[in-house]
Amino acid sequence: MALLEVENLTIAYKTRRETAIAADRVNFSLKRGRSVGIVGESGCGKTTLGMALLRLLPSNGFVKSGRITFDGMDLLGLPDARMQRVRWKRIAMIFQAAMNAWNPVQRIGDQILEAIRTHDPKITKAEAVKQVEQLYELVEIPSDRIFDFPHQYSGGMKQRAIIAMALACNPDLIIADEPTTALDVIVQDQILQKIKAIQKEKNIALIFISHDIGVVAGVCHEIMVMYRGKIVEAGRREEVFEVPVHPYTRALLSSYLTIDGVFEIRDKQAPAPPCTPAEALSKELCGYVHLCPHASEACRSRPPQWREITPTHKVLCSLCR
Ligand SMILES: Nc1ncnc2c1ncn2[C@@H]1O[C@H](COP(=O)(O)OP(=O)(O)OP(=O)(O)O)[C@@H](O)[C@H]1O
Repeated sequence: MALLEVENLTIAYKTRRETAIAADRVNFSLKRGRSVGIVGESGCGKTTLGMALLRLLPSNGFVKSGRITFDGMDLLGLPDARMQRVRWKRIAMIFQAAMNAWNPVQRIGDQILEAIRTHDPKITKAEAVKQVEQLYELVEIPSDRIFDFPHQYSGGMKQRAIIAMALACNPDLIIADEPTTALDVIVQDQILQKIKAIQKEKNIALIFISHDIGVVAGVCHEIMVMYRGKIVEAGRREEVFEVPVHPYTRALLSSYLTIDGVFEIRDKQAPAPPCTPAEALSKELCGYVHLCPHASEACRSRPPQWREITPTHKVLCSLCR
């Protein structure tokens, strides 16, 4: 049985001018110990989706329709106090800017201890310290650095400590939103490998959000490609990364892979400009129609249909059979 089930989830933002849909009828499920990457360019709705799962949308954002079931619980119907307990304890998050979120005047170890003791008031201080030491071992920070202040840590260490914090309550699911984007490439790779190893070792489910399909493919079992608020292709990593079908996925990959033929670039074209989902989402047509080198009359006149490429690989495109 799936740990997380997202059904027909539509999320919108109210602005002074309009109500704009930022994620449109999103469906997916995730089992314990599995990982899914949500990939797409800036503004396509990835963060909105992650925030909705945590019920942390900004005040003008709301779930318009759909259902989120987590471990049998209807997350959208959960009273706030219970949702508060689910957050961190069952579903933890790692954000791009998280490493800057440490309180600068409090030692990092104390901040992690506080999180552990808030969620488990019965734990003794000594037990909690032991837990932090184990977490530091896991994320490979020497335990004599636990009680340093944030300014004494490098960027990579701060982000590793955020991972330790996310793991502190033994979550079943981690949502990681661009967790390494602010770091240099070498540190980025080390942290991604760490996330992958911990996820496997602890059998945690992972939702990994990134604009970089290469990063997602390196970490996740499954990939969902998002364009203007819609998932347009979804499948196992090898299927989407090695045999991409949707013209947008191919464009995304062609901007990623430039050498030695893991993927033959069939749709060489300029990368899509930043998207403004609001304009396209109200129409039922494919949001990529104006950029697609293969768009046909059918694409301009009918909504795209989901097609099954394999039992685990599907694409929202009228062209793909
Ligand atoms: N608080 C808000 N009010 C109104 N519109 C918003 C708000 N937050 C996001 N949006 C809009 O919703 C859409 C999706 O934004 P979102 O941040 O989820 O995209 P994203 O794919 O995560 O982009 P990025 O990678 O840049 O964070 C965008 O068009 C964005 O402008």
